[in-house]
Amino acid sequence: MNALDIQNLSRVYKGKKGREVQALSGLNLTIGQGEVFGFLGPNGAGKSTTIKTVTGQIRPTEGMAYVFGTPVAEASGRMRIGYLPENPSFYDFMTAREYLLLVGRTFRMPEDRIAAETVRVLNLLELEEAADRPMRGYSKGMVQRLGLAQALLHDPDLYILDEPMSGLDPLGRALVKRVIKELKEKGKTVFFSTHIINDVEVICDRLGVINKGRLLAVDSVANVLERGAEGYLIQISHHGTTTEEVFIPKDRLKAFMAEMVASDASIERIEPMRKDLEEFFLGLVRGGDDAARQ
Ligand SMILES: Nc1ncnc2c1ncn2[C@@H]1O[C@H](COP(=O)(O)OP(=O)(O)OP(=O)(O)O)[C@@H](O)[C@H]1O
Repeated sequence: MNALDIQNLSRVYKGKKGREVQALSGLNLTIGQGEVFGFLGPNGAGKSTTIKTVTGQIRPTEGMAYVFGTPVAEASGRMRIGYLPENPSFYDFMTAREYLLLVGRTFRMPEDRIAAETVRVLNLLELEEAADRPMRGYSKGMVQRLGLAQALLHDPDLYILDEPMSGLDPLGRALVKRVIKELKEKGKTVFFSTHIINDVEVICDRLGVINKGRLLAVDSVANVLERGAEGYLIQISHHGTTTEEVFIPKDRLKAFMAEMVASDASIERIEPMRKDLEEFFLGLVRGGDDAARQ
């Protein structure tokens, strides 16, 4: 059974002067259990609309989303999700501990479990020192980390995170990446949106690229990087004296190696030259990389 199953999801908003905005067009996507999936797209691509729809906050104009086989329209499906909204904000007169108590009760957790899980998630997100201070004194990064802490509180199996790295400094970003990696190690599923392409390369199994409400590509990160491999920059030396650098295209590598074995030259260094994820992403979004589309 898939953790998340998105079937033919579309969403139209009524914009200014009754103009319709097609924010999402026929999105189909399945996320397997235990996967970390990065959902990439430029501003206005439809990422938040997708996330709000699959967490049951807004209704799709068409299509369905299922969480572990249960429609998100049903509360029992939504209860299995840990959700971090884009730009979370809280009642700022409350302390983090009070707020987490509220969240725990919403998920009908027993009080002793709420207390224990509160300690766990505050420690994990390095917020224990601030636990009993009103949130009005929190920095932007602390609010963002508390947003993730509340998504973790009821220990769900699926995490849907809208821009989890946003507003964080490099330390905060590293911490959130570590938390996502730990969730994966525990067999949890994570679906998160981002603009930050390098975060996808480091922590995701697969990625999807969305633009103008349409899914342009879905692939494993490994495949994207492999497909982007264009060739190798190889430094060779002759008799250990003269060196030269040659560029060998990917499909010529085997033949080149055979030639090297037969010759008296030796290889000093091999450096893969590849398109990175950023180029892949930009190529798709600009419509310039038709070959990579599905
Ligand atoms: N409530 C709304 N009413 C009208 N149009 C909307 C509404 N919410 C979003 N849109 C439009 O739908 C499209 C998709 O927006 P969405 O917020 O899903 O994009 P996004 O990929 O999350 O963007 P960002 O990265 O900037 O948050 C955009 O054209 C946006 O202007």
